Amino acid sequence: MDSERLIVALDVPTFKEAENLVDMLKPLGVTFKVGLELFFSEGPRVVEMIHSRGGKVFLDCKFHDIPNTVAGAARAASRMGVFMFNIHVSGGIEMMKAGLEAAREEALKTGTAVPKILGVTVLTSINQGILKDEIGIKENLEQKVLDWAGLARLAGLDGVIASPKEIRSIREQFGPDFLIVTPGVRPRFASSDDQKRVMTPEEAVLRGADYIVVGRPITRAEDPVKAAVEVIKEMQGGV
Ligand SMILES: O=C(O)c1cc(=O)[nH]c(=O)n1[C@@H]1O[C@H](COP(=O)(O)O)[C@@H](O)[C@H]1O
Repeated sequence: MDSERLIVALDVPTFKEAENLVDMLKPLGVTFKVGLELFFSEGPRVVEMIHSRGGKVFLDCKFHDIPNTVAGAARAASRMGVFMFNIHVSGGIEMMKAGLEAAREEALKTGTAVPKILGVTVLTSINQGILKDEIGIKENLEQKVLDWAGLARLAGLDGVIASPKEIRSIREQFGPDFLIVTPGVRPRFASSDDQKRVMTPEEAVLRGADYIVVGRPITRAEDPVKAAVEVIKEMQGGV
């Protein structure tokens, strides 16, 4: 089990905190996720800081807008040389394709590697009740995730973000080459916080996740290195 398959979510508000975490965790070989909080607080220089230390970045800004705007954002993400970024599947095929094509063109132009593009399905903080009563989607949650994974595939994306609960059915339906990135993962020592569809790292890996995303159980631990090592050990139990 490769430790780069652990993506640590750097959900902190300052460059300094992010830098400290990267300095501590980079020697373990993990991948880093820069999400809305950190990117809106500190901008692209955080991505540059991680790259300058040889780290890989999943830029998690969950694009969801008209195709032209998403294409522009995807071009910028590609220019930054990120390893991976994501787009909401619920924005539709035209939007996903616009992002994908723009990212590819920009990578060709700038000579950077084409980023992996993942479709966000149903967020892991959402359960069947919220999906139905608040968002108004009456379908079974797992079926909705599968339908949206199908749309992401049709648009040509590399894979999807989905909770551990849906990994098995996505893998069965879309085969071994479709990437599955799984947040909502909680090691045995941690609480589930606001995540609703959770599993342990071992279970997620056993079910076929390519990458797991873990934030607070590592970044808010008294000893983040010890916590990350523990998560990697739990992942290895699932190989
Ligand atoms: O796209 C994501 O990364 C994502 C999708 C999703 O459905 N659920 C989800 O939790 N995430 C992200 O994964 C991370 C999980 O963080 P923790 O709950 O602290 O482990 C956060 O940065 C979320 O923004």
